[in-house]
Amino acid sequence: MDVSELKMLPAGESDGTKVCVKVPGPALTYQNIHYCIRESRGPCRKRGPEREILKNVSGIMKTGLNAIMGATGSGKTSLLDVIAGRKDPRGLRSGQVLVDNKVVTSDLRLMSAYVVQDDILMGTLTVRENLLFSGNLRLPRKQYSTADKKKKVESIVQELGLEDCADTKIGTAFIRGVSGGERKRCSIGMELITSPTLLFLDEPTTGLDSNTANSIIALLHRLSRGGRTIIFSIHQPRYSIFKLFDHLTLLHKGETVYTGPAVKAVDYFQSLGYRCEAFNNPADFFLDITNGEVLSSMPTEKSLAELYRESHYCAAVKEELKCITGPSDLTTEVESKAASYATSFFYQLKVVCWRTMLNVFRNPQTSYAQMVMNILSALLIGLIYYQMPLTLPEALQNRIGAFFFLIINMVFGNLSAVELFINERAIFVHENSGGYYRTSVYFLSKVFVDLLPNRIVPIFIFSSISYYMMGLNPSFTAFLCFALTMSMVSLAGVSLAFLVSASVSTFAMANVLITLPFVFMMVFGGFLVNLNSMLNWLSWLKWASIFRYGLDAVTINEMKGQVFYSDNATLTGEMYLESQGIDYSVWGFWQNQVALLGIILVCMTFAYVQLRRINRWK
Ligand SMILES: Nc1ncnc2c1ncn2[C@@H]1O[C@H](COP(=O)(O)OP(=O)(O)OP(=O)(O)O)[C@@H](O)[C@H]1O
Repeated sequence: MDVSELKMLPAGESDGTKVCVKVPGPALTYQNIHYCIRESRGPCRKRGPEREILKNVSGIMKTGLNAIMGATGSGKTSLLDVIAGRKDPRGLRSGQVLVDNKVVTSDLRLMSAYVVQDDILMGTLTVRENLLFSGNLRLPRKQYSTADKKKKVESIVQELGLEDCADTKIGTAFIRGVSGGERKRCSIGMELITSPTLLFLDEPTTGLDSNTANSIIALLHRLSRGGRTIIFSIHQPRYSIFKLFDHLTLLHKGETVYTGPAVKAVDYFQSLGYRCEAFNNPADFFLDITNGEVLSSMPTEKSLAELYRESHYCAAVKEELKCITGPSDLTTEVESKAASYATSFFYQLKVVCWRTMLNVFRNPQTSYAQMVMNILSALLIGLIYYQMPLTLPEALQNRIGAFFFLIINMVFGNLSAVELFINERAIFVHENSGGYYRTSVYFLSKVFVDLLPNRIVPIFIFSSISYYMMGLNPSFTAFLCFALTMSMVSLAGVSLAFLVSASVSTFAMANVLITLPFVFMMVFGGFLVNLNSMLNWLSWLKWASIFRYGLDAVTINEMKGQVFYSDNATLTGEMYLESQGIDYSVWGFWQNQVALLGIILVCMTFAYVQLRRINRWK
C-alpha cells in the first residue's frame, strides 16, 4: 500500500490516536486481567505463596504500533504473553481477552504471530531456507503451490530488506552468520509468512544497537500501515523510536499507570504535576516517574495506578469495553482446543527430515567427528587385541576383556546424544507451539535422520575394522551378528540418552542422569561381578543391563564352535559358556537382541511421551 495514502487523524480522541488504513487490523481487548504465579522453593520444590504479577489490567489495542512499556519486572512480557495466549492459563485468576469481540481460541492464536525475544532460528540454514521452511509448513498446500511459496518468501525478503543476506547462514557457535538486525528481521519474516494481521513481539529491540533498533521499529511501523495490529513490549526506547508509537501502555508493578495515545502520555503526566524537562526523552521520563526518580509538584497519597483509574483515559477504556461482551471464561477455551496444522503428517515429516539432514551435514562436529572417533577407537582396540590367539589362558582373558571394552565403547560413546533435545529445546517448543509441525514429526525426524545414519553407519565401519584386526571368528555370518549386536547396544545406549535428553533441560542434570544408569548397568553386565553369586534381591538389576545382553550375545557369537588349547588340555567354547551360565542355543543368542530391542522401544516411547509433556507455556 502506498504510504502517501496514509494519514494520521488528529490525536486526542477518547479511544486513542486512530491510524488510517484501507483495511484495519483486528482490535484486541483485554479486561480485568489478574494473573498470579506460584514459585517453587527449596530442594523439594515446595510451592511458595501466590504472587500477583498482573493486577486487574484492562485495555484496547488497535491497528498500528501498540507499545507496552515499564521498568524491569513491571509485567510487560507477562501482559504480552497473556494477551497472546502464550502464558500458562492456570495462572489466570480472572479476565478475558477478545480479538474483534471473539474469545481467543487456539485457531485464533494460529492466525496471529508471536516473535520471541531470543531469535529462534536454525543457525545452519540460510535466511531464505529458514523462511521457506516456515512457508512450507505453515501455508496450506491446497492454496499455495511450491512456486507460490517461493514467491511469498521472495516478497518477504524484499519487504524486510533481506536481499543482501538471503543466502547467508543465520550462524551458530561455529559458523559466523548474519548480523543481529538481520536475524531479528528474519525472525519477523518467519512469522509474516502466514500474513498475520495481529503480530506480537517480545522486546524486539533488546540486544540491538540503537540504529538497528530504529530500523526494526521503522519496519514494524511500515508493516502496521499495511493494516496490522502490532503489539510489543519494549524497555527504554530512544525518542526516534518512541515517536513512532501509536498507543502506549505503561505498567508499574503489574498495574496500569497509563494506557492511551502515545502522543498524549507526556501531557497526562504533566497534568499530574510531573515536569518533563526540555530535550528529555519521554520514554526515560515515564520510567523515571514509575521508579520515583521524578517527583510531582502536586504530592498526593494516591499511587500512580489509582490516579490512572480516576483519569478520563481509564473511563474511556471502560466505556468502550462495556460495549464488548464475550463468554465469561477464557481459561477452558484456551486449554481445550488442540492446535491445528496447515499441512499433513507426511508432508511435515518430509520437510522436517530435510532440514534435519541439512543441519547434520552442516554441523561437522556431530556427523564427521562421530565417524572419525569410531575409526580411531576401532584401530586402537584392533591394535591392543591384535590377532588374538587360541591358546589358553590369553585366548579367554583377551576375548572377554576385548568384548567388555567394545561394549563400554558402544554405550559410553553415545553420551553426546543427551545434547540432542536439550540443544534444540527452544526451537522445538517455539515451532511446535507455533503450529509448524506435530511432536511426532519432530521425534521421527530425529530417529530417521540423526539416529540411524549417525549411529548405525559409523558402527558398521567400526565393527569391520576392529573385528578383522582382532582375528575373531572368520565366518561372515558371525561378523554380521557381531556388527548387529554392536549396533543394538549402541542404539539402546542412545535411546536411554534420548529419554534423558527429552526429560531435562540442562546438560548438568542430563549428565548425572545418564552416567548413573550406565555405571550400574556396567556393574551388572557380568564382567565385573559374577551375577550368579549375587544377593538375590539385587541381582534382578541384570535384566535391565544393556552391558549384559551385549556381552552375552558377542560371547556366544565368538565362543560357540571354538576350541581353545594349552600344552596339556583343550577347552571348547561351549564348556566356557556353560561354566558362565550362558544359554548358547540359537534362541539364547537372539533373546539378547530381543531384550535390547525391548529396551530401545521402551526408552524411545518414553522419550516421545516426555517430549509431548514439555511445558509449552511461558
Ligand atoms: N513463569 C514465571 N515464574 C516465575 N516468575 C515469573 C514468571 N513470569 C513472570 N514472573 C515474574 O513476574 C514479574 C514480571 O515479569 P515480566 O517478565 O513480565 O517483567 P518484564 O516487565 O517483562 O521484565 P523485563 O523487562 O526484565 O523482561 C517478574 O518479577 C518475574 O520474575
